[in-house]
Amino acid sequence: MLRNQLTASARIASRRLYSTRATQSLFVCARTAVRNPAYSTQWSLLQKYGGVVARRGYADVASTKFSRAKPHMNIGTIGHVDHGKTTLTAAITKVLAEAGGAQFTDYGDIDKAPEERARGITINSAHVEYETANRHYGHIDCPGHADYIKNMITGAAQMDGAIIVVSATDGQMPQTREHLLLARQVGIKKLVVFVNKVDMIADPEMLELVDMEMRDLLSSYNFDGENTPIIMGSALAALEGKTPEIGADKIKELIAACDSWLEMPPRDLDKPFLMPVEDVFSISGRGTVATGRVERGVCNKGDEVEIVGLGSKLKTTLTGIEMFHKELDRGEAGDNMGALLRGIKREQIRRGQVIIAPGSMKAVKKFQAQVYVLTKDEGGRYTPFMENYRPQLFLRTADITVAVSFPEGTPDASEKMIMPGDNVELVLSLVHDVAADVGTRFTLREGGKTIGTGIVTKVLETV
Ligand SMILES: Nc1nc2c(ncn2[C@@H]2O[C@H](COP(=O)(O)OP(=O)(O)OP(=O)(O)O)[C@@H](O)[C@H]2O)c(=O)[nH]1
Ligand SMILES: [Mg+2]
Repeated sequence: MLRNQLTASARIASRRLYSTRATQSLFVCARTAVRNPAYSTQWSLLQKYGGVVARRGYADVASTKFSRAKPHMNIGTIGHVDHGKTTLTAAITKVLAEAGGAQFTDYGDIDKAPEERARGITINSAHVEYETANRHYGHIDCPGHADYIKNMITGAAQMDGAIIVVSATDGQMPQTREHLLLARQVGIKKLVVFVNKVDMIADPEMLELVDMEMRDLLSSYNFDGENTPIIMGSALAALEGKTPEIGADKIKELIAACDSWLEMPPRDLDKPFLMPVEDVFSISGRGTVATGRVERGVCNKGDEVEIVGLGSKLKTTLTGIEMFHKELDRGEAGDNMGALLRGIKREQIRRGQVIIAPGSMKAVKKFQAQVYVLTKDEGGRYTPFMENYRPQLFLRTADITVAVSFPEGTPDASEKMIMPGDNVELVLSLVHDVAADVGTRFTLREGGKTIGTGIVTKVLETV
């Protein structure tokens, strides 16, 4: 029982750390919590269960109350180093604070955000929150390029949409492109562009050029380059309260563009039902019960469901739903429930499989993924690895041996080395199949330590 509870809390923490409304109120006060270690708790269990290795639990010491009245969305600033992401973040809070929708967070407070180092991936990013007329936003700004890479792949910076900041003085730069690619890989569908530092540009043609270049670039990464809003202004002017026509006014335009262009993701409850199987029991006189935490969707007593993964694909009926020893008619995302399954024998179902709405997900044997390889300081490997390296894949409750290779067409694949700290695209071939889809996150482990974390970008082989 205790183990079950621990598993449950670890999983809740790993999957929902930043993504649910319940935890929003917690992360708002990240900075306060981190500065005062008494408020910090270790999520060491996460490591054990192969979730994202996030390290901070934020006690509820928020000064601003999280409001549930408006739909919540997670966004963030991305873009090349020094293009003004942090200045823009501060400017947004300043302009919205004047409208009563935020607490002004100064540049220094954002940039000095959480910096702790220990085992596991350090989630080094600042979270601020603000409200517009229609929405409540959680906003993530990372202090450096490496932090964006890690946080986007691990899901610590889970963004539903993003503001890509590009300096008018430089135009697009390597990290502009890298962040765009990554945004695409982690499933961000829409972006808003902020062309910053226009106070330094005298020639309007220069701005036109940046506009054209950004639209092309967006299209080349499969975003809607033609219709994406591009706002040109100066974050610094807005922050310093100067020249409103390129400062505060442009920030208001940017916020309005976020409100109208970025789309709310479907709520977990609206997605097809999925419950990873954590444990299985046989209850005499009743049948087989699988327990787990519902990841998404809703199930009702009497629903048809499918058990998928580890060589099985079984159809059955949910004849009972139980929570805390009470019978229920309905289970939903976030619930820790037991599912009573008609005609399923104890040995037909096991940990690592999922119970899903029929046909909503396939079992895969091979997929392509974006992987961040942990450095030794983050608890990862000390040495590089090559093709055919065989770590354990932890995906939801499944634990499967995989073989690593490079995507087809990679030059000199057999000699290529992957160093700790690298962000790479890999092909993973699984010994057993597992239910997964584009966007599913996982970790790679070896001998009890997490060596990498990733996200599925392309399914290559299903069963
Ligand atoms: N002239 C001018 N300078 C700006 C503007 N916005 C930001 N800056 C300056 O550009 C520099 C970099 O700004 P940051 O906001 O730290 O950039 P960043 O993208 O967060 O940088 P990293 O986090 O290091 O990647 C700072 O010196 C800012 O003052 C602007 O609109 N105009
Ligand atoms: Mg910054």
